[in-house]
Amino acid sequence: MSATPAGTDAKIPVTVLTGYLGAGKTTLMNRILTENHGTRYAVIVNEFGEIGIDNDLLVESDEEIFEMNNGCICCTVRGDLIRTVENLMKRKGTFDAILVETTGVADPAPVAQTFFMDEDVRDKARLDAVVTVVDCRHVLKRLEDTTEAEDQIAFADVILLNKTDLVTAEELKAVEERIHSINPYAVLHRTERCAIDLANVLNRGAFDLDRILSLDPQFLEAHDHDHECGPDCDHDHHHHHHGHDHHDHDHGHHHDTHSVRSISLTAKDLDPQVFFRWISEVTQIQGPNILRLKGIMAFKDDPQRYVVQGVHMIIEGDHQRDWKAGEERLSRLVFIGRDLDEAALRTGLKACEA
Ligand SMILES: Nc1nc2c(ncn2[C@@H]2O[C@H](COP(=O)(O)OP(=O)(O)OP(=O)(O)O)[C@@H](O)[C@H]2O)c(=O)[nH]1
Repeated sequence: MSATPAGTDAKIPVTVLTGYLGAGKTTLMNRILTENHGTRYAVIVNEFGEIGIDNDLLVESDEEIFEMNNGCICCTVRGDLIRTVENLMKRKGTFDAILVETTGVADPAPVAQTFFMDEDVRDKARLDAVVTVVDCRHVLKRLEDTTEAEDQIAFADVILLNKTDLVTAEELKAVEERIHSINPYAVLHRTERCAIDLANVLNRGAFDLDRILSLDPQFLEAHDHDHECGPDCDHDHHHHHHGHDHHDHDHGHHHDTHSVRSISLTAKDLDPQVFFRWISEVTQIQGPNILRLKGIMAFKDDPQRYVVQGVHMIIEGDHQRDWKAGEERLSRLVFIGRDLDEAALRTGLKACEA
């Protein structure tokens, strides 16, 4: 992790578009390529299989489309993607942002990781957001029979609940609750044919936790939405105002093999050295289970907020901006993953306090 000055906005924003097979990724992509939003996109499409079809389904546009057909993005792309992005960068100035469409069955982690891992790429590009398109009609079934669908939701910063025309209001509500239980941090939008104001999707600065928190200020206080209740639990399951109802709560009760949960932690000013040592240890040991990690840290005697984000074992951080006058200096850290030891994480972060 390196501390560079705040304001790294010269970096090209990268939007990673995921979603299960047929969810509506190409539909969204076409909107992005045709609507008049003033941003020039370079598009990277990856497709599973030999012949690129998606490319043909995309409307004609001035954007450049790079297709990678050498296999599934989750196995091979890191090298490919790095090379593709590096080639693109040689033509910096001809586009303002990059859009990466992943295949329907891909685990988005390696794609996201590419933007943290490779130093050259990291210097020039920053992951803006992972956008996941969900097929409301089929998603609950896919969540039962695959882990990819769940990973894609867990990773998302923005989720389009697409194909709302194909479900009833009750079905839609059930989908929203399920998704919220997997990833309470993503911003959800209901769409039909991915019709949405693209400002909600592009250039989000997804790691601005503030934005998420501002939607729900009590969010981080609601720790108990993913805790384990004892058999004699008489907990008021309805006291949270934002959907921590039975469905969410149930999440902590059963241990199905692919259940993702989130843990949010807060702390006072931290000792940066102790924190960095701890967080790299945590990511080394629990990395495989950590799908996503994001945080805004307050370091002792540091006038600036320090933002960390990670995917599995890869983590990076940067100063973001000054703490504002009157703004509470609070360190906030969110983990999304499987089999995470909440008590240990909580104690661990606490021990980093200065
Ligand atoms: N009824 C309905 N159909 C939709 C909606 N959005 C997309 N579709 C249709 O769903 C099908 C799949 O959409 P795509 O945009 O190709 O989905 P994709 O995620 O790119 O699919 P893959 O590339 O196969 O993973 C197409 O026939 C779309 O026209 C929607 O909101 N409602």
